[in-house]
Amino acid sequence: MAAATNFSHSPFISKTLTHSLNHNPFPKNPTLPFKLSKSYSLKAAISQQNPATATTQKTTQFKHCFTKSQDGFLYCENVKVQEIMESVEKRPFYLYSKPQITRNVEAYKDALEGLRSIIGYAIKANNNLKILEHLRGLGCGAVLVSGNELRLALRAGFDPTRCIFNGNGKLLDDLVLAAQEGVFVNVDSEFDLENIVAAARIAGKKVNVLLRINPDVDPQVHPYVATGNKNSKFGIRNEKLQWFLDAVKAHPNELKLVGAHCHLGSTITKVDIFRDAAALMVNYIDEIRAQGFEVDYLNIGGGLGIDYYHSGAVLPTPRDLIDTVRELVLSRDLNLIIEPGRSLIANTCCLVNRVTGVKTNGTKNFVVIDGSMAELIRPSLYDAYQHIELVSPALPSAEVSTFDVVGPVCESADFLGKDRELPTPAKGAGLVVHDAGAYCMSMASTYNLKMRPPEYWVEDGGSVSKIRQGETFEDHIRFFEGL
Ligand SMILES: Cc1ncc(COP(=O)(O)O)c(C=O)c1O
Ligand SMILES: N[C@@H](CCCC[NH3+])C(=O)O
Repeated sequence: MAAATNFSHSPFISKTLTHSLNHNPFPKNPTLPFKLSKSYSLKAAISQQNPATATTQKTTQFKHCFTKSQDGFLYCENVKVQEIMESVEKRPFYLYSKPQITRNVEAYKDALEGLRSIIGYAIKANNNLKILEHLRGLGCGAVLVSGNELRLALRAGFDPTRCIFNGNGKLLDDLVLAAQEGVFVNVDSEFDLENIVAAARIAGKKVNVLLRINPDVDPQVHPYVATGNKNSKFGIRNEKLQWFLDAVKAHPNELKLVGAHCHLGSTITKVDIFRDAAALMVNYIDEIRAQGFEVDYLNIGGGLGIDYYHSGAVLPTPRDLIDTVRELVLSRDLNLIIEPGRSLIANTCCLVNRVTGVKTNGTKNFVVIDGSMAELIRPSLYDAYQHIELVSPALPSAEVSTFDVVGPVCESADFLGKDRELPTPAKGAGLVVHDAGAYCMSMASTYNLKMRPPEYWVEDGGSVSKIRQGETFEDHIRFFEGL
């Protein structure tokens, strides 16, 4: 149940916020080159697509659910953010739009019509339990990278047979849980395969596995969020594929090979990149099938970018992405698994902050806010841009200047935005960092003992509920009790 918070003075807000193998049973020579029996060309594979059936729509994707009224107030759906600020604890908080989460999922579901598919929501993007329950209710599966993400997915009610366990360092105990629950497991390396076999034996269950093949496709994104190029720590090189196929064949009681997986990277803004990868992957699937494996799943991971700049840029939509791979998937009668995180959740949320004060050092102006790199690290970590604006109109006398928007954390990397043109805000003014739904709260820390913030969402109909308690100083002290 959502915690009850009194928003009685707001006309918009309702009162109810509402296990090791001693011998090595695996085939030797893991670097044996994998040879494709058919001559293979990427161009030819791509041309199997029928451009006439690809209904690519170039539309501005993922509309913003935070809008400014003509009189300069920021709204989340139909609720004034200023009013929410006045009604909740005085600290930074995350504010989500539940209807926008629904709209984002529906966009993927519409795009996937006519295909057998699983939308595997990447829990690492945002692990709020209420949000997970909502995504599960909308029909999503889940993509997991740790045992705790798996436990949380189970707690949120996700069907384990629609969950996929990824990762280059999966632990044996977590793999045992995955095997017990019937979760798909992506094989990332020789040692990972050994562990999956061991887990299957402990659980007494055969594990459905996909091979995570590194397609060596450049996703044209920040190097820290590229996952499918040749220097990546993730996945297996195609030269080693035959070794993995032989290893699976050697373990018929433990492993069932059901598909192939690749993941290209995150913030991808060109769908051609997905088409190139899908073309490579269906050729691998052809070759795997030619060896007698009944593989049915193509898991093409790689996340769409969003309009972080709020520039109105035309970026690929879920439909653009799915249409790009549709014919390839249909031509092999495959189930398609996708693994979106950011594009499902990023644009549904703002980090709401208060201005502590404004200062200048003679060369730069600073707006100092109560939020920081502790709550939202993407600008510090990737030099990422996230749009910033005030929640209410500034005084008519407020001078417009260029500011760095910084937090109170004792690090020069503690900035939320650099060189932003803003009307000089008053002390206490509300200031939001947009598109904070993905990789913000889930990457938040308690550095400088800034405790992780509470989270709220605006529900369908406009009521506002707390969906996560903010951490407190007492929570920190509790770690030391009884020691
Ligand atoms: C294996 C895997 N799946 C899913 C995702 C989610 O990607 P995104 O948030 O870009 O949609 C990631 C993140 O890059 C990933 O590494
Ligand atoms: N944490 C990254 C995305 C990483 C995706 C995981 N492979 C971000 O904030 O954009």
